[in-house]
Amino acid sequence: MSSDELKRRAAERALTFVTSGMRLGLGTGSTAAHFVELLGARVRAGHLDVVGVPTSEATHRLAVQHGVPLTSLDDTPELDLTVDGADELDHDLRLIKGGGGALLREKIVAAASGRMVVIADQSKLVATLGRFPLPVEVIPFGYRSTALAIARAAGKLGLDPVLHLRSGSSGSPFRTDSGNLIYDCDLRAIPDADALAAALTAIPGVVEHGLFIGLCSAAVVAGADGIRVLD
Ligand SMILES: O=C(CO)[C@H](O)[C@H](O)COP(=O)(O)O
Repeated sequence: MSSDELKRRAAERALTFVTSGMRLGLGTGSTAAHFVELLGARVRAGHLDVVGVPTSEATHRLAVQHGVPLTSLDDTPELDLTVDGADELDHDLRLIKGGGGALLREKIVAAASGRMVVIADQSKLVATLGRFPLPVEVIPFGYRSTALAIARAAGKLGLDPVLHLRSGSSGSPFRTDSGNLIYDCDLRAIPDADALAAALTAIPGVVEHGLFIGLCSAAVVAGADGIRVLD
């Protein structure tokens, strides 16, 4: 079974967490896109009555396309449930997110939600976070100084945070929905995610990092042998 098929199965299962009347955070990425599409089908069929807050402009467009009613955190500052993908998750439900460049809004929306459920295919579940390069969002002012501070915080000699580039472009830097830059930090393994998260948060030019700790309450992980719910 393809990884995309597994993502869709996880998204389908996550619909069982949704009930009418819920205020939902809508994640970003290919797995979350399956969820938005399936959610839209339920809404259009009259089976669910929900409102959603998208975590990116891309998800906003997708939700409109699939008929999911939308609100904003300004109008609806507290949400019941966020369903989002992840680049990696460990067995303590700590995550690396932001591969799609939406980590800032994703974290704000997750933090405003009573629950966050992550949907993923089995390949995302790891013993130790860090195989996926950690995205760190920085403001453009002084970004090269901020990169040096990130390398120091990561405590790895020779770590070279790499500026995330726009896909398919001629090397121009990727800009987030908030106009910031992203550094990808290839750490191979993050033995102490809490310490790294605290060190990154303390750097003035860092807006947010892709370590999501203490935010995810359950994960739906789809593998070839079935679906596991971790919580
Ligand atoms: O954090 C994210 C976007 O910022 C995504 O959830 C993450 O990159 C997973 O993406 P996909 O579902 O396409 O594998």
